[in-house]
Amino acid sequence: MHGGSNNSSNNSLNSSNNSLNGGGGGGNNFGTLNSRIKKATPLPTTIAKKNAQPLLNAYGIPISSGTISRGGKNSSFDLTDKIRVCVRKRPLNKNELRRGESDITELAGKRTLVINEQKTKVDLTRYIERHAFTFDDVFDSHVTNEEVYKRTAAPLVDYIFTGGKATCFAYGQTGSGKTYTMLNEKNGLYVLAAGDIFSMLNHPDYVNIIPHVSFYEIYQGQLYDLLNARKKLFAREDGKQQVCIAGLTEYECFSVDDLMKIFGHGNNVRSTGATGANADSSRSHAILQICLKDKSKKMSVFGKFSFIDLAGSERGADRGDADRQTRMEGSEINKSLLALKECIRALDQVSKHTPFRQSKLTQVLKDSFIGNSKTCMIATVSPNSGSCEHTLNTLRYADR
Ligand SMILES: Nc1ncnc2c1ncn2[C@@H]1O[C@H](COP(=O)(O)OP(=O)(O)OP(=O)(O)O)[C@@H](O)[C@H]1O
Repeated sequence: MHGGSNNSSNNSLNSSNNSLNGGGGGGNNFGTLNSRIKKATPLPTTIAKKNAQPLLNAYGIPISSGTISRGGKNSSFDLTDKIRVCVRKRPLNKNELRRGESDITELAGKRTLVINEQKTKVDLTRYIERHAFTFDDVFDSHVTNEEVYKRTAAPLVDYIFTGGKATCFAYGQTGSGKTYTMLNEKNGLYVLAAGDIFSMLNHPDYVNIIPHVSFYEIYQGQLYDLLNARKKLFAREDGKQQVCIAGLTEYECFSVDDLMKIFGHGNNVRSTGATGANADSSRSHAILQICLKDKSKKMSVFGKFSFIDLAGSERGADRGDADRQTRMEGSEINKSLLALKECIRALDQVSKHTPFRQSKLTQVLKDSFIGNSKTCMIATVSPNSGSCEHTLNTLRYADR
């Protein structure tokens, strides 16, 4: 599909300087990419706002303001909501089981998660303090990524085909399942969403829509291009207050396979930490974006989906005894997660002022918080007793 668009002057992945298969540019080796995948001309990344279209799904069918179809009968994403906050608990892992740790998390109904905190009185008698949190949805440890997708990101795929900006965040403690949920190469939300996006693009109405993929990370308030050897990037606001990331690499992408190859490359760059900085990916925020551009309108942005695997939330508390580098990382993570919470609160309260300038993370995601945007936050928690404090912090953060 969209094969006709491939003969433009963009830089092919398989040729010349900007080839990902060798040479300059990214200078990377990640196997032979499909020759159709092309590096798009670096953009001034203007964010189009020609999206005041009626809420129709990919097939021109109006999307009702109530529960919508794509998620099937289990979907409860109401597209009149700007934001949806869900919680997912992972199963106890082998180490936790070996240590004899118990599962202190308990689902109470469909939307409430209870934490049974083990406490000891001054007279050494033990007791359980129960903390209940209610969210838009709660996913138990046996729930699959496919089910999580149906109840979180799937309705947002419809939304980006109406010209909207959709964002899914995974927030939580290191090891709680953020990457497993969002950026898992087998069935992370981005793979499942891509499946739906590419099948919607088969419809003749979307013959002019070309998906462009970018993948970058934010580490210590600095942007790094994961599709171009972690080149430093700079975000700027243009005269129309639209935030552009100058020189961000984007690839045109025509199938889920294409997307997975591009992602696999970026993920490899991320985990190997080409510059030596940030050896630990849990200390950076990773942002994968699928941007639908309309070639009949000078490649203006039609819709956009951002998948964000946030840095481990407990990293924001790295202080005290930690070395200087770790403390600086901690304070930057803390700043960005607090700014994110403020922006989400503003979105939730339909506030006129969104404090997106408070951190690099919220600055580059400005269009996720204003205008025609919908956001889904998935807070991931570890169920073991040893993670109780972090789990409570995660749930308090996500609690609205
Ligand atoms: N829902 C789940 N079901 C089964 N296994 C899971 C689930 N969630 C996470 N895991 C497993 O738990 C481990 C940690 O998960 P993951 O790497 O996604 O954590 P994370 O929150 O992204 O951590 P980090 O911040 O270090 O990147 C992985 O081995 C993953 O496969």
